[in-house]
Amino acid sequence: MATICAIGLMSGTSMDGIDVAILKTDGVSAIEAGPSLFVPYEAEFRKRIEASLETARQIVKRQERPGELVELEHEITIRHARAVEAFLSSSAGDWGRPEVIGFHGQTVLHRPQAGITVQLGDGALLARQTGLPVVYDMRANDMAHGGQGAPLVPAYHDALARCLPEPYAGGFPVVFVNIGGISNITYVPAAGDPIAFDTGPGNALIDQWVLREGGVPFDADGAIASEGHVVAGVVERYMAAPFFLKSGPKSLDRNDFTLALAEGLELSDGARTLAAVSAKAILKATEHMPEPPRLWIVCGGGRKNPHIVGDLRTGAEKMGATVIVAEDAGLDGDATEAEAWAFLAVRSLKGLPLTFPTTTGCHEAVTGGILAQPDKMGLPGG
Ligand SMILES: Nc1ncnc2c1ncn2[C@@H]1O[C@H](COP(=O)(O)OP(=O)(O)OP(=O)(O)O)[C@@H](O)[C@H]1O
Ligand SMILES: CC(=O)N[C@H]1[C@@H]2OC[C@@H](O2)[C@@H](O)[C@@H]1O[C@H](C)C(=O)O
Repeated sequence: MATICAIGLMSGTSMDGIDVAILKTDGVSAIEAGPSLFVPYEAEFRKRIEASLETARQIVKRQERPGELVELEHEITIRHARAVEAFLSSSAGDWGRPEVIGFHGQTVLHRPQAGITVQLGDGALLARQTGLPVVYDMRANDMAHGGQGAPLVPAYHDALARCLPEPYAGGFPVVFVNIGGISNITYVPAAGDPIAFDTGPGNALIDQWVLREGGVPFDADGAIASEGHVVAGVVERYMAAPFFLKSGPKSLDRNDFTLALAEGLELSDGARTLAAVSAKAILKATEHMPEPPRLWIVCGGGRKNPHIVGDLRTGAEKMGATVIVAEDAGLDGDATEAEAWAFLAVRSLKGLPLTFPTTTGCHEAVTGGILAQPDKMGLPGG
Protein backbone atom coordinates (compact mmCIF):
# COMPACT_ATOMS: atom_id res chain seq x y z
CA MET A 1 0.00 0.00 0.00
CA ALA A 2 1.15 3.49 -0.78
CA THR A 3 2.72 5.47 2.03
CA ILE A 4 1.52 8.95 2.86
CA CYS A 5 3.38 11.65 4.75
CA ALA A 6 1.17 12.99 7.54
CA ILE A 7 1.41 15.44 10.40
CA GLY A 8 -0.29 14.62 13.71
CA LEU A 9 -1.40 17.21 16.27
CA MET A 10 -2.30 16.40 19.86
CA SER A 11 -3.37 18.67 22.68
CA GLY A 12 -4.03 16.18 25.45
CA THR A 13 -5.85 16.06 28.75
CA SER A 14 -2.82 17.47 30.57
CA MET A 15 -3.57 20.69 28.66
CA ASP A 16 0.14 21.53 28.73
CA GLY A 17 0.57 22.26 25.03
CA ILE A 18 0.58 20.95 21.48
CA ASP A 19 2.57 17.93 20.34
CA VAL A 20 3.40 17.90 16.63
CA ALA A 21 4.82 14.86 14.84
CA ILE A 22 5.36 13.71 11.27
CA LEU A 23 5.08 10.19 9.92
CA LYS A 24 5.38 8.36 6.61
CA THR A 25 3.00 5.45 6.74
CA ASP A 26 0.69 3.22 4.79
CA GLY A 27 -1.64 3.26 7.80
CA VAL A 28 -1.02 -0.44 8.39
CA SER A 29 2.51 -1.66 8.99
CA ALA A 30 4.95 0.72 7.33
CA ILE A 31 5.87 3.38 9.87
CA GLU A 32 8.69 5.85 9.55
CA ALA A 33 8.55 8.51 12.24
CA GLY A 34 10.26 11.84 11.70
CA PRO A 35 11.05 14.70 14.06
CA SER A 36 8.58 16.12 16.56
CA LEU A 37 7.94 19.41 18.33
CA PHE A 38 6.24 20.43 21.56
CA VAL A 39 4.73 23.89 21.75
CA PRO A 40 3.80 24.58 25.38
CA TYR A 41 0.78 26.60 26.45
CA GLU A 42 1.64 29.37 28.85
CA ALA A 43 0.12 29.04 32.35
CA GLU A 44 -2.57 31.63 31.60
CA PHE A 45 -3.84 29.77 28.52
CA ARG A 46 -3.81 26.44 30.36
CA LYS A 47 -5.97 28.09 33.02
CA ARG A 48 -8.40 29.28 30.34
CA ILE A 49 -8.76 25.75 28.98
CA GLU A 50 -9.19 24.37 32.48
CA ALA A 51 -11.92 26.93 33.23
CA SER A 52 -13.66 26.03 29.97
CA LEU A 53 -14.18 22.45 31.19
CA GLU A 54 -16.74 23.86 33.61
CA THR A 55 -18.59 25.75 30.84
CA ALA A 56 -18.46 22.66 28.61
CA ARG A 57 -20.59 20.75 31.14
CA GLN A 58 -23.61 22.65 29.78
CA ILE A 59 -23.17 21.12 26.33
CA VAL A 60 -25.99 18.79 25.38
CA LYS A 61 -25.42 18.56 21.62
CA ARG A 62 -21.80 18.21 20.65
CA GLN A 63 -21.82 21.10 18.17
CA GLU A 64 -22.84 23.58 20.90
CA ARG A 65 -20.19 26.08 21.98
CA PRO A 66 -21.56 28.00 24.97
CA GLY A 67 -19.92 31.16 26.32
CA GLU A 68 -16.20 31.48 25.88
CA LEU A 69 -15.89 28.18 23.98
CA VAL A 70 -16.38 29.85 20.57
CA GLU A 71 -13.41 32.12 21.04
CA LEU A 72 -11.35 29.42 22.72
CA GLU A 73 -11.91 26.99 19.84
CA HIS A 74 -10.76 29.65 17.41
CA GLU A 75 -7.66 30.39 19.44
CA ILE A 76 -6.78 26.72 19.94
CA THR A 77 -7.06 26.19 16.19
CA ILE A 78 -4.89 29.22 15.36
CA ARG A 79 -2.31 28.02 17.87
CA HIS A 80 -2.25 24.63 16.12
CA ALA A 81 -1.78 26.37 12.77
CA ARG A 82 1.17 28.35 14.19
CA ALA A 83 2.60 25.13 15.62
CA VAL A 84 2.47 23.49 12.18
CA GLU A 85 4.11 26.57 10.66
CA ALA A 86 6.93 26.50 13.25
CA PHE A 87 7.34 22.76 12.76
CA LEU A 88 7.60 22.99 9.00
CA SER A 89 10.09 25.83 9.17
CA SER A 90 12.35 23.61 11.30
CA SER A 91 14.25 20.56 10.02
CA ALA A 92 10.90 18.76 9.79
CA GLY A 93 10.22 20.80 6.66
CA ASP A 94 12.91 18.87 4.79
CA TRP A 95 11.71 15.50 5.99
CA GLY A 96 8.79 15.04 3.66
CA ARG A 97 5.94 16.97 2.08
CA PRO A 98 2.91 16.44 4.32
CA GLU A 99 -0.24 15.42 2.46
CA VAL A 100 -2.59 15.52 5.41
CA ILE A 101 -2.86 16.68 9.02
CA GLY A 102 -4.51 14.56 11.73
CA PHE A 103 -6.01 17.04 14.20
CA HIS A 104 -7.19 15.93 17.64
CA GLY A 105 -8.19 19.27 19.17
CA GLN A 106 -8.75 19.75 22.89
CA THR A 107 -11.18 17.51 24.73
CA VAL A 108 -13.39 19.61 26.99
CA LEU A 109 -16.14 17.07 27.65
CA HIS A 110 -16.24 13.30 27.48
CA ARG A 111 -19.36 11.46 28.64
CA PRO A 112 -19.44 8.11 26.90
CA GLN A 113 -22.57 6.98 28.79
CA ALA A 114 -24.45 9.94 27.35
CA GLY A 115 -22.85 9.37 23.93
CA ILE A 116 -21.11 12.73 23.87
CA THR A 117 -17.48 13.72 23.41
CA VAL A 118 -16.38 17.24 22.53
CA GLN A 119 -13.01 18.28 21.14
CA LEU A 120 -12.45 21.98 20.49
CA GLY A 121 -10.79 22.33 17.10
CA ASP A 122 -12.03 23.82 13.86
CA GLY A 123 -10.72 21.50 11.14
CA ALA A 124 -11.88 23.71 8.27
CA LEU A 125 -10.12 26.72 9.74
CA LEU A 126 -6.93 24.70 10.27
CA ALA A 127 -7.05 23.52 6.65
CA ARG A 128 -7.42 27.10 5.41
CA GLN A 129 -4.67 28.35 7.70
CA THR A 130 -2.15 25.66 6.75
CA GLY A 131 -3.19 25.07 3.14
CA LEU A 132 -3.24 21.32 3.89
CA PRO A 133 -6.08 18.79 4.05
CA VAL A 134 -7.08 18.11 7.67
CA VAL A 135 -8.78 15.03 9.12
CA TYR A 136 -10.41 15.92 12.43
CA ASP A 137 -13.19 14.91 14.82
CA MET A 138 -12.01 11.30 14.78
CA ARG A 139 -13.87 10.20 17.91
CA ALA A 140 -17.43 10.97 16.80
CA ASN A 141 -18.09 8.12 14.37
CA ASP A 142 -16.94 5.59 16.93
CA MET A 143 -19.50 6.93 19.40
CA ALA A 144 -22.16 6.94 16.72
CA HIS A 145 -21.45 3.20 16.40
CA GLY A 146 -21.83 2.50 20.10
CA GLY A 147 -18.18 3.03 21.08
CA GLN A 148 -16.68 4.98 23.97
CA GLY A 149 -15.02 7.41 21.55
CA ALA A 150 -11.70 6.64 23.30
CA PRO A 151 -9.01 5.49 23.38
CA LEU A 152 -8.06 5.84 19.70
CA VAL A 153 -4.30 5.37 19.94
CA PRO A 154 -4.57 1.54 20.10
CA ALA A 155 -4.58 1.09 16.31
CA TYR A 156 -1.17 2.78 16.30
CA HIS A 157 0.12 0.93 19.37
CA ASP A 158 -0.90 -2.32 17.69
CA ALA A 159 1.09 -1.45 14.55
CA LEU A 160 4.12 -0.42 16.64
CA ALA A 161 4.00 -3.61 18.70
CA ARG A 162 4.22 -5.64 15.52
CA CYS A 163 7.45 -3.97 14.36
CA LEU A 164 9.47 -3.70 17.57
CA PRO A 165 13.25 -3.96 17.28
CA GLU A 166 15.33 -6.69 18.92
CA PRO A 167 15.40 -7.77 21.70
CA TYR A 168 11.70 -6.89 22.07
CA ALA A 169 10.32 -8.23 18.78
CA GLY A 170 7.71 -10.94 19.19
CA GLY A 171 7.46 -10.64 22.98
CA PHE A 172 3.66 -10.82 23.03
CA PRO A 173 1.49 -10.01 24.81
CA VAL A 174 2.86 -6.47 24.66
CA VAL A 175 1.13 -3.68 26.55
CA PHE A 176 1.56 -0.04 25.63
CA VAL A 177 0.81 2.35 28.49
CA ASN A 178 0.22 6.00 27.77
CA ILE A 179 0.58 8.06 30.95
CA GLY A 180 -0.91 11.42 30.01
CA GLY A 181 -3.43 13.40 32.06
CA ILE A 182 -5.39 10.15 32.09
CA SER A 183 -3.67 6.81 31.47
CA ASN A 184 -4.71 4.25 28.93
CA ILE A 185 -3.38 0.86 27.86
CA THR A 186 -3.34 -1.19 24.70
CA TYR A 187 -2.91 -4.94 25.11
CA VAL A 188 -1.50 -6.44 21.91
CA PRO A 189 -1.77 -10.22 21.58
CA ALA A 190 0.33 -12.25 19.14
CA ALA A 191 -2.73 -12.45 16.86
CA GLY A 192 -6.09 -10.73 16.86
CA ASP A 193 -7.37 -7.25 17.61
CA PRO A 194 -5.82 -5.17 20.39
CA ILE A 195 -7.69 -4.74 23.68
CA ALA A 196 -7.70 -1.23 25.10
CA PHE A 197 -9.22 1.00 27.75
CA ASP A 198 -8.49 3.97 29.97
CA THR A 199 -6.95 2.79 33.23
CA GLY A 200 -7.37 5.76 35.58
CA PRO A 201 -5.70 9.03 36.52
CA GLY A 202 -2.24 9.54 35.03
CA ASN A 203 -0.60 12.92 35.68
CA ALA A 204 -3.69 15.13 35.91
CA LEU A 205 -4.20 14.74 39.66
CA ILE A 206 -0.48 15.14 40.36
CA ASP A 207 -0.40 18.30 38.22
CA GLN A 208 -3.45 19.73 39.99
CA TRP A 209 -2.01 18.86 43.38
CA VAL A 210 1.46 20.37 42.94
CA LEU A 211 -0.02 23.48 41.30
CA ARG A 212 -2.45 24.07 44.14
CA GLU A 213 -0.16 23.11 47.01
CA GLY A 214 3.23 24.08 45.59
CA GLY A 215 2.58 26.58 42.78
CA VAL A 216 4.36 24.51 40.08
CA PRO A 217 2.65 23.06 37.00
CA PHE A 218 4.00 19.51 37.35
CA ASP A 219 6.29 17.44 39.55
CA ALA A 220 9.41 17.56 37.38
CA ASP A 221 11.21 14.20 37.52
CA GLY A 222 9.16 13.37 40.61
CA ALA A 223 11.37 15.64 42.74
CA ILE A 224 8.56 16.70 45.08
CA ALA A 225 7.34 13.12 45.49
CA SER A 226 10.91 12.07 46.34
CA GLU A 227 10.56 13.99 49.62
CA GLY A 228 7.32 12.24 50.55
CA HIS A 229 5.80 8.89 51.44
CA VAL A 230 2.93 6.85 50.13
CA VAL A 231 -0.13 7.16 52.35
CA ALA A 232 -1.57 3.70 51.81
CA GLY A 233 -5.06 4.52 53.09
CA VAL A 234 -5.48 7.26 50.49
CA VAL A 235 -4.32 4.94 47.70
CA GLU A 236 -6.88 2.38 48.85
CA ARG A 237 -9.66 4.98 48.84
CA TYR A 238 -8.85 5.97 45.26
CA MET A 239 -8.65 2.33 44.22
CA ALA A 240 -12.10 1.64 45.72
CA ALA A 241 -13.75 3.50 42.80
CA PRO A 242 -16.17 1.23 40.91
CA PHE A 243 -14.38 2.24 37.68
CA PHE A 244 -11.55 -0.19 38.50
CA LEU A 245 -13.85 -3.19 38.77
CA LYS A 246 -15.25 -2.73 35.28
CA SER A 247 -13.51 -4.46 32.42
CA GLY A 248 -12.96 -2.58 29.16
CA PRO A 249 -14.03 -0.93 27.00
CA LYS A 250 -14.15 2.05 29.32
CA SER A 251 -12.98 5.64 29.12
CA LEU A 252 -12.70 8.61 31.43
CA ASP A 253 -13.36 12.31 31.49
CA ARG A 254 -10.53 14.35 33.00
CA ASN A 255 -12.75 15.32 35.93
CA ASP A 256 -13.95 11.81 36.80
CA PHE A 257 -11.22 11.65 39.45
CA THR A 258 -10.58 14.64 41.72
CA LEU A 259 -8.27 15.65 44.56
CA ALA A 260 -11.05 15.16 47.12
CA LEU A 261 -9.53 11.96 48.52
CA ALA A 262 -6.08 13.54 48.91
CA GLU A 263 -7.25 16.55 50.93
CA GLY A 264 -5.20 17.20 54.06
CA LEU A 265 -2.02 15.52 52.85
CA GLU A 266 1.27 17.39 53.00
CA LEU A 267 2.62 18.53 49.57
CA SER A 268 5.27 15.84 49.02
CA ASP A 269 3.23 13.01 50.55
CA GLY A 270 0.38 14.00 48.24
CA ALA A 271 2.63 13.96 45.17
CA ARG A 272 4.11 10.59 46.13
CA THR A 273 0.73 9.08 46.99
CA LEU A 274 -0.88 10.25 43.74
CA ALA A 275 2.04 8.76 41.79
CA ALA A 276 1.36 5.48 43.59
CA VAL A 277 -2.32 5.76 42.60
CA SER A 278 -1.34 6.23 38.94
CA ALA A 279 0.87 3.13 38.98
CA LYS A 280 -1.63 1.02 40.90
CA ALA A 281 -4.42 1.96 38.51
CA ILE A 282 -2.30 0.80 35.57
CA LEU A 283 -1.37 -2.48 37.28
CA LYS A 284 -5.02 -3.05 38.16
CA ALA A 285 -5.69 -3.20 34.42
CA THR A 286 -3.95 -6.60 34.27
CA GLU A 287 -7.06 -8.05 35.93
CA HIS A 288 -8.93 -7.23 32.74
CA MET A 289 -6.36 -8.73 30.34
CA PRO A 290 -6.69 -12.26 28.93
CA GLU A 291 -3.09 -13.12 29.89
CA PRO A 292 -0.41 -11.34 31.93
CA PRO A 293 1.66 -9.16 29.58
CA ARG A 294 5.31 -10.03 28.97
CA LEU A 295 6.40 -6.54 27.99
CA TRP A 296 5.17 -3.11 29.07
CA ILE A 297 6.18 -0.07 26.99
CA VAL A 298 5.58 3.23 28.74
CA CYS A 299 4.81 6.38 26.73
CA GLY A 300 3.54 9.85 27.65
CA GLY A 301 4.81 12.48 30.07
CA GLY A 302 4.29 10.25 33.10
CA ARG A 303 7.19 8.03 32.04
CA LYS A 304 9.41 10.85 33.30
CA ASN A 305 8.05 10.48 36.83
CA PRO A 306 10.37 7.85 38.36
CA HIS A 307 7.85 7.06 41.10
CA ILE A 308 5.07 6.10 38.70
CA VAL A 309 7.46 4.05 36.56
CA GLY A 310 9.24 2.57 39.59
CA ASP A 311 6.00 1.41 41.21
CA LEU A 312 4.76 0.08 37.88
CA ARG A 313 8.02 -1.80 37.33
CA THR A 314 7.97 -3.32 40.82
CA GLY A 315 4.40 -4.54 40.35
CA ALA A 316 4.84 -5.77 36.77
CA GLU A 317 8.07 -7.61 37.51
CA LYS A 318 6.28 -9.53 40.23
CA MET A 319 4.03 -10.77 37.41
CA GLY A 320 7.04 -11.79 35.33
CA ALA A 321 6.97 -8.84 32.92
CA THR A 322 9.63 -6.41 31.71
CA VAL A 323 8.90 -2.67 31.83
CA ILE A 324 10.67 -0.33 29.41
CA VAL A 325 10.12 3.26 28.34
CA ALA A 326 9.36 4.05 24.71
CA GLU A 327 12.91 5.21 24.02
CA ASP A 328 14.30 1.76 24.95
CA ALA A 329 12.41 0.45 21.92
CA GLY A 330 13.63 3.28 19.66
CA LEU A 331 10.36 5.24 19.97
CA ASP A 332 9.73 8.83 20.98
CA GLY A 333 7.55 8.62 24.09
CA ASP A 334 6.59 12.30 23.92
CA ALA A 335 5.43 12.10 20.33
CA THR A 336 3.56 8.78 20.29
CA GLU A 337 0.08 10.31 20.53
CA ALA A 338 0.78 12.97 17.91
CA GLU A 339 2.22 10.26 15.66
CA ALA A 340 -0.92 8.24 16.31
CA TRP A 341 -3.07 11.09 15.06
CA ALA A 342 -0.99 11.22 11.87
CA PHE A 343 -1.39 7.43 11.51
CA LEU A 344 -5.15 7.63 12.11
CA ALA A 345 -5.53 10.44 9.55
CA VAL A 346 -3.93 8.19 6.95
CA ARG A 347 -6.20 5.31 7.94
CA SER A 348 -9.17 7.66 7.69
CA LEU A 349 -8.16 8.72 4.17
CA LYS A 350 -7.94 5.05 3.20
CA GLY A 351 -11.27 4.17 4.82
CA LEU A 352 -9.57 1.78 7.28
CA PRO A 353 -11.00 1.21 10.77
CA LEU A 354 -9.80 3.50 13.55
CA THR A 355 -11.48 1.57 16.35
CA PHE A 356 -12.58 -1.98 17.12
CA PRO A 357 -15.14 -3.59 19.42
CA THR A 358 -12.21 -4.59 21.67
CA THR A 359 -10.79 -1.06 21.93
CA THR A 360 -13.83 1.17 22.35
CA GLY A 361 -16.82 -1.16 22.37
CA CYS A 362 -18.09 -0.02 18.98
CA HIS A 363 -20.51 -2.54 17.42
CA GLU A 364 -18.13 -3.20 14.54
CA ALA A 365 -14.71 -1.95 13.47
CA VAL A 366 -15.27 1.57 12.14
CA THR A 367 -13.36 4.33 10.42
CA GLY A 368 -13.95 7.96 11.30
CA GLY A 369 -12.91 11.56 10.93
CA ILE A 370 -14.04 14.47 8.80
CA LEU A 371 -11.86 15.64 5.94
CA ALA A 372 -11.52 19.38 5.52
CA GLN A 373 -9.80 20.53 2.34
CA PRO A 374 -8.20 23.96 2.30
CA ASP A 375 -11.01 25.06 -0.05
CA LYS A 376 -13.85 22.56 0.52
CA MET A 377 -15.15 19.94 2.95
CA GLY A 378 -16.36 16.37 2.65
CA LEU A 379 -16.05 12.86 3.99
CA PRO A 380 -12.71 11.07 3.57
CA GLY A 381 -12.57 9.30 0.25
CA GLY A 382 -15.49 11.43 -1.02
N1 LIG B 1 10.07 15.74 33.49
C1 LIG B 1 8.85 15.35 33.91
N2 LIG B 1 8.72 14.78 35.12
C2 LIG B 1 7.51 14.36 35.58
N3 LIG B 1 6.37 14.52 34.89
C3 LIG B 1 6.45 15.08 33.67
C4 LIG B 1 7.69 15.51 33.11
N4 LIG B 1 7.42 16.02 31.89
C5 LIG B 1 6.10 15.92 31.69
N5 LIG B 1 5.51 15.35 32.77
C6 LIG B 1 4.09 15.10 32.97
O1 LIG B 1 3.51 14.74 31.75
C7 LIG B 1 2.34 15.55 31.49
C8 LIG B 1 2.16 15.67 30.01
O2 LIG B 1 2.03 14.37 29.48
P1 LIG B 1 1.49 14.12 28.04
O3 LIG B 1 2.07 15.13 27.13
O4 LIG B 1 1.70 12.69 27.75
O5 LIG B 1 -0.02 14.41 28.27
P2 LIG B 1 -1.20 14.62 27.26
O6 LIG B 1 -0.68 14.87 25.88
O7 LIG B 1 -2.07 15.63 27.86
O8 LIG B 1 -1.83 13.20 27.26
P3 LIG B 1 -3.27 12.50 27.23
O9 LIG B 1 -4.02 13.03 26.09
O10 LIG B 1 -2.84 11.09 27.02
O11 LIG B 1 -3.88 12.71 28.52
C9 LIG B 1 2.62 16.86 32.20
O12 LIG B 1 1.43 17.53 32.52
C10 LIG B 1 3.37 16.36 33.43
O13 LIG B 1 2.49 15.97 34.43
C1 LIG C 1 -11.75 11.83 25.31
C2 LIG C 1 -10.28 11.99 25.34
O1 LIG C 1 -9.73 12.95 24.84
N1 LIG C 1 -9.60 11.00 25.91
C3 LIG C 1 -8.15 10.97 25.96
C4 LIG C 1 -7.67 11.09 27.40
O2 LIG C 1 -6.24 11.08 27.47
C5 LIG C 1 -5.82 9.72 27.63
C6 LIG C 1 -7.10 8.95 27.61
O3 LIG C 1 -8.01 9.92 28.11
C7 LIG C 1 -7.55 8.55 26.20
O4 LIG C 1 -8.81 7.96 26.29
C8 LIG C 1 -7.71 9.74 25.26
O5 LIG C 1 -6.58 10.05 24.53
C9 LIG C 1 -5.81 9.15 23.81
C10 LIG C 1 -4.86 9.91 22.98
C11 LIG C 1 -6.59 8.18 22.92
O6 LIG C 1 -7.69 8.46 22.48
O7 LIG C 1 -6.04 7.12 22.66
